[in-house]
Amino acid sequence: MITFDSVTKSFTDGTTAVESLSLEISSRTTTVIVGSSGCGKTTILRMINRMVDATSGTIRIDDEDISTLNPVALRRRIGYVMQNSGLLPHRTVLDNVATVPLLNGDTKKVARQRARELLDTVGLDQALALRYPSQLSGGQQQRVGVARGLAANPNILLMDEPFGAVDPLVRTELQNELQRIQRDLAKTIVFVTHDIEEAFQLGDQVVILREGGHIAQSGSPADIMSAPADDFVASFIGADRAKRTLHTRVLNGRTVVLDEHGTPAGLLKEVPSGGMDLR
Ligand SMILES: Nc1ncnc2c1ncn2[C@@H]1O[C@H](COP(=O)(O)OP(=O)(O)OP(=O)(O)O)[C@@H](O)[C@H]1O
Repeated sequence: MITFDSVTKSFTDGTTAVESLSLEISSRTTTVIVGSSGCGKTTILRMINRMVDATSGTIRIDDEDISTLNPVALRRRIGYVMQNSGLLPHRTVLDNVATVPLLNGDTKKVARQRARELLDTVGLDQALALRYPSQLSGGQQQRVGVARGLAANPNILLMDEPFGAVDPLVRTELQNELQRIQRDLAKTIVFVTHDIEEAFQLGDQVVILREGGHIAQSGSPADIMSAPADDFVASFIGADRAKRTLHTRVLNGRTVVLDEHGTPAGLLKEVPSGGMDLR
């Protein structure tokens, strides 16, 4: 569990990016932080691995106050995937991924073996292992970025708009792939996006932010869609439109949610509380 307790981040120029944020992020689930540009998403993410230090308040990982930990050691045990993949241009795909286990003390041979396994995990052909990042498509580069994020076998994976720069089809593929990986690995994923549809597709928990890192609403996609907290949330999620256009149909015993074009938007599945959850 990652816990933010009244966390504020003010930069030296006086900008308060995040003000008094309290938030619990459950382990082994995907939490998506979503909001408009500049509302503090990246700052929140970067405070978790201390790329940015909080000005006040406490962040805990499994009850450990992270301000007491060595930032470099902390960063090594938390995976980080960013929008432009962050790959080293002069290293092969394999070495980009192997760098992480090497830094953590594995031998070159073991690190490369681990890197090859990770290429399989993210669905990349081994034939690409010896290429350089510029010789890959944007979608392939992002897969390498995810492989690198997973390379230290971290419990926590931070993802900052990782699929923001690829075309919609590839983006859908990458989202599906991430869901498959998450079903297998069950990491604590904190995912930042400005795209509410991506948030609803990927998040077990979705946190909708206003300016200044203030939480407008947090909950499961089904909770938020069925009961937007206020007009801000309703307009952010396009709830009025969704209410008009989303409908359900039972197919092969499963309740499928269809959008206005009749395209499946998700599955309703029963959750232990007795409610329904949109997947
Ligand atoms: N190093 C910095 N110095 C001063 N202000 C900063 C710094 N980094 C971020 N900010 C400001 O803090 C606020 C939040 O920025 P942040 O990058 O967290 O937002 P974001 O929601 O991730 O935005 P985007 O979706 O555009 O990436 C913005 O007003 C931004 O200008």
